[in-house]
Amino acid sequence: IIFNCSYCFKVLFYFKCCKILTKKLLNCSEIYCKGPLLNAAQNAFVFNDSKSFVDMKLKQDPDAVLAAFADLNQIHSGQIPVEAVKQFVAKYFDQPGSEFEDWVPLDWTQSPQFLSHISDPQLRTWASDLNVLWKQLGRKMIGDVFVNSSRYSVIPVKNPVIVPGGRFREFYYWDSYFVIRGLLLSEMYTTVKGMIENFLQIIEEFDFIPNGGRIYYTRRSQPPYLIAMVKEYVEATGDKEFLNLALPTLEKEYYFWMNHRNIEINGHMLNYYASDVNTPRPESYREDIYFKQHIFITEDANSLLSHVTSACESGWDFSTRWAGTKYSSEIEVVPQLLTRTIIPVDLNSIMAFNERTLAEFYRIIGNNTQATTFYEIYEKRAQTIESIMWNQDDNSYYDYVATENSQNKVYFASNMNPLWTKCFPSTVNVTEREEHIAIIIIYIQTNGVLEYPGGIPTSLRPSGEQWDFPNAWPPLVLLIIEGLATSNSSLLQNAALQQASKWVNGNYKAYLKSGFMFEKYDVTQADGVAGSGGEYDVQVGFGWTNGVVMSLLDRYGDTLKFDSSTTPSVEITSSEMTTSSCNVIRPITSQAALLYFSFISLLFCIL
Ligand SMILES: OC[C@H]1O[C@H](O[C@H]2O[C@H](CO)[C@@H](O)[C@H](O)[C@H]2O)[C@H](O)[C@@H](O)[C@@H]1O
Repeated sequence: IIFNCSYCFKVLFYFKCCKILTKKLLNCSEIYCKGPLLNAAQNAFVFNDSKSFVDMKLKQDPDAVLAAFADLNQIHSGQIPVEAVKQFVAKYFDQPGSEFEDWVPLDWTQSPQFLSHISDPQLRTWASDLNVLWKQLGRKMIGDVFVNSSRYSVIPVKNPVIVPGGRFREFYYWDSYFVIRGLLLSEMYTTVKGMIENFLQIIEEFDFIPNGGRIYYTRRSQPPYLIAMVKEYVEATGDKEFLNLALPTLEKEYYFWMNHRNIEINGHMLNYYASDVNTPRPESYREDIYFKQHIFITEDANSLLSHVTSACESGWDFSTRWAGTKYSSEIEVVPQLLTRTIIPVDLNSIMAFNERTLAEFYRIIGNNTQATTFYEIYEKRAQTIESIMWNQDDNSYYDYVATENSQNKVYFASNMNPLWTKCFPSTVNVTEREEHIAIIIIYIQTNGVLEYPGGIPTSLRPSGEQWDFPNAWPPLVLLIIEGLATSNSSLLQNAALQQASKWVNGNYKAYLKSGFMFEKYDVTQADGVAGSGGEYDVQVGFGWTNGVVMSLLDRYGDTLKFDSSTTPSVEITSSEMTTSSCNVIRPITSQAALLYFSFISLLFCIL
């Protein structure tokens, strides 16, 4: 009886959430996504960070707030003074972050198994601190979000999530894969399952997963890592029943990319990042207005902002990568963006991984017809990547520029993504494949990208954008290290270990100095220095950074040692740590939590 009731609650809750999402899409866009109020508030510099305004909660329903704003506009004949806009925002909006309540993950444990495999005592203590950080990065929505959803920009999801941290108060799509890698090592299986269920619920509603958990992110996606998340979860838990339930929705997301982000190149079907939204991003409103006014050379001036939103869809916002072969270091990067003309090697390598993994999933649940179909699709993609993106002379994969019918022969960390997905066509025999992988190291060594003291650079161009030199990003570093480590070449395996040691030590030294885990780091510094550049200050927390370090400590825990040679003198202990957006943690017993959840479920059913 208990099982059936809880199942009914879940189903009803799910439909309730879907209804809320639809209502929300209809109601909230005039304030959070476009319109005169958004324009006035952003131009009044209510906050330095444009994202803060669109994360605020409305104190009244949108219609009432819009009517009040129309009155104000009329009083001032369309020229509302800055002070009056600020007063209006103070009167009608609550502070950002008011959609969440304190939450301690019920499946959090003090001593997950993986800690005991870390032999260095200092690194082990640090890993234990990182395990504690999940409690600070956990977010649960308050009940009012589901009742008065149009007063919030957050997308209501039924299960709590782990967020990146700092200004990133909501879930992010591709960040969640790297977060989940860490959560599984922390044995937080229920949290992971809940996060994946949220994504499945969202796909049912939107057809795809938005960039992040806000209404203003719903017109673009991010690198499609959901299938990889499910693979990690199923491998860690053996929960095949969940796989059965999830598969149709995973396929639905796959076809979103195949139907809305597809492009034909020389008779081959490939994918690219292609949001068609050509209006300012609400969370970076002022920045986009500025970019529009500073178009210098782009050939596609009328659609500049769609290249900007497409760059956000790639997760690399921003990078000279998306200016393609025409990049000029003489002028600003963003007005040069031509993202929608570029066929990214990493996206296609991930899509190949997804096709092969869907084939594996179908085999696991005993649907051999579908398994064969997806395996054939995968093979075709692997051959296409090989023929279009592999460059035999340079020993590297490259992005392909559709408008020029040629590769963009420039180093980006993404060129190495196929090492991780191993999306090599089966026509290449095993020895050739290993040679193929091994010669990539020649390319990497020629560029010197493994020699930097602080990690592997995203690019070699110091453009001032955050996805360029000298920044190294945790997700890219992990995928390269794992790509090298899982090859059969001892040369590459050694390179992987060296890079892991460098990265872990750098992150740890930064943590000792500051007490923080950063979203990105500077490769030119040996002793752990945060990265910089781009349109917002470097953020701390940080979801994917913690997940990546945990993954590396898990892989190399018996070998890695803390290298104290450049240790900073001032040490901050974890008890002194704070993060800019962390919640106060109040322990609750699991029984109390169970009662609470049952009560909330019942309330929603009644409503
Ligand atoms: O507000 C500016 C941009 O911020 C996000 O991008 C960056 O942070 C994300 C969360 O860690 C990460 O997924 C992304 O790769 C980063 O570049 C956001 O995703 C952008 O859409 C947004 O415009």
